[in-house]
Amino acid sequence: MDIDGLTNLPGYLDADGQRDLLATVDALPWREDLRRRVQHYGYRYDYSRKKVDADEFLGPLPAWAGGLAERLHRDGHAPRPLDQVIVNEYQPGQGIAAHVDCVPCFADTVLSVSLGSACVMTFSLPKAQRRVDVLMDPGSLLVMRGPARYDWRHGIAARKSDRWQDCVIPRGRRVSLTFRTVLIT
Ligand SMILES: O=C(O)CCC(=O)C(=O)O
Ligand SMILES: [Fe+2]
Repeated sequence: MDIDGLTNLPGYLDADGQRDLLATVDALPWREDLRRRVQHYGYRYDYSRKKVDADEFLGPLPAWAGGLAERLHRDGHAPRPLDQVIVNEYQPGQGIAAHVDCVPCFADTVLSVSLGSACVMTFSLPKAQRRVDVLMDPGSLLVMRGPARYDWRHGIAARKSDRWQDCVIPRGRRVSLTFRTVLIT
């Protein structure tokens, strides 16, 4: 990977693990106030204030999220214990604008586990006019740390298919589980 601090690990979850997690999150309530549906665990993230504080504590991670958070930490993918999870749902045609995850809110390492459909995430480094596409396969783990987390922006284009190595990959519904460590100031 030619982005310092970015690791893409296909096959982090096996097919049974993917199916079980998707069924679990699908049985839980979604927040509907953004353009895409989300679920927050551990701490609520305030998108308009770009803030997380102690008042937003929702309780410890539920077992399904806590188990995966522990595995990510134990496997060495996250240097600190992970205590916040955002579940994102993308229907075909939905995306997420290019952004850097809130710097004062979250520690260095941000991780995303993909379920459902494959999708291309675009990393961009505006000051160097660089763009790099990364294919996120279902079951994969993407780890962003250091420059990949702080210098590069990441986003998902709002479109119904992706071009990847001269192929067109139609998008289905994708659900991502994103893990972070909250920095309470
Ligand atoms: O869907 C993803 O994999 C990433 C989502 C994301 O960038 C975020 O929640 O900050
Ligand atoms: Fe992000």
